[in-house]
Amino acid sequence: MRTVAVLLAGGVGSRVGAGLPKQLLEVAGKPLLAHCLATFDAHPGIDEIVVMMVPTHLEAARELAAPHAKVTAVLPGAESRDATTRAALAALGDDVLVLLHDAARPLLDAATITACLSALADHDAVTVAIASADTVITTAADGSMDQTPDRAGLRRLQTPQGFRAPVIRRAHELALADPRFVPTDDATVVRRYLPEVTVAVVEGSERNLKVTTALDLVIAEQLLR
Ligand SMILES: Nc1ccn([C@@H]2O[C@H](COP(=O)(O)OP(=O)(O)OP(=O)(O)O)[C@@H](O)[C@H]2O)c(=O)n1
Ligand SMILES: C[C@](O)(CO)[C@H](O)COP(=O)(O)O
Repeated sequence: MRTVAVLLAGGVGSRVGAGLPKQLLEVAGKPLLAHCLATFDAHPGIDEIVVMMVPTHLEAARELAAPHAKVTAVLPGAESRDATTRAALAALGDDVLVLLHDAARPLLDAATITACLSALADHDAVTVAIASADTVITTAADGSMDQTPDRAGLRRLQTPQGFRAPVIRRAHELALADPRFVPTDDATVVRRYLPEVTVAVVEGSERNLKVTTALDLVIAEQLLR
């Protein structure tokens, strides 16, 4: 069975607001996407890398991918993260383990990839997650404080998230038919539509941050130097 890393780089980075998709912005001397490519290319458990790039910047992604022998395709992303995931899954076979990773997380380390692959030996699905260092609340309809869920049972999701390809493909097919739900990650799609599937949880790291705002670029730069 082949293991394919999919780098989700189909977003425009509106919250960073740089005028360039954030995955092409440089931290510590190279674009976020290039950091991710290097990490997956160097990992012995990864056979293949597929890059899903915002359609307006496919050529830039191809240039960054060129030095990496494991990259087999650079394909156009779609209008939403879940649509980009579906486009990637459509390009993969069935006898595949797929790791879906945000190209906006340039600080992923090899140990986390290894832990995900180990979990996939026993499970059909895995996500990386970390505990919250803050107390978390829910808010009421008027914006005021409502509940304070027990933090012991709360985790913040990160990527990569790994799956046997037929499992994540089936879950996304079911999600697509459900207009009530707009997923923001893939493990949640599996839990919601294939509740019989156990999603293993691998410990992540605060370092594996998602560059979402301009401040995250500053933090990533410091951490990578
Ligand atoms: N249509 C999309 C939207 C997002 N992503 C990817 O999913 C990851 C997480 O998404 P997010 O941080 O929301 O990225 P953007 O959509 O680019 O950010 P924003 O919402 O600020 O525009 C990113 O690596 C992003 O490139 C994607 O592949 N295709
Ligand atoms: C997939 C993800 O990074 C897990 O934390 C997150 O759900 C992406 O959310 P975004 O709003 O699309 O950045």
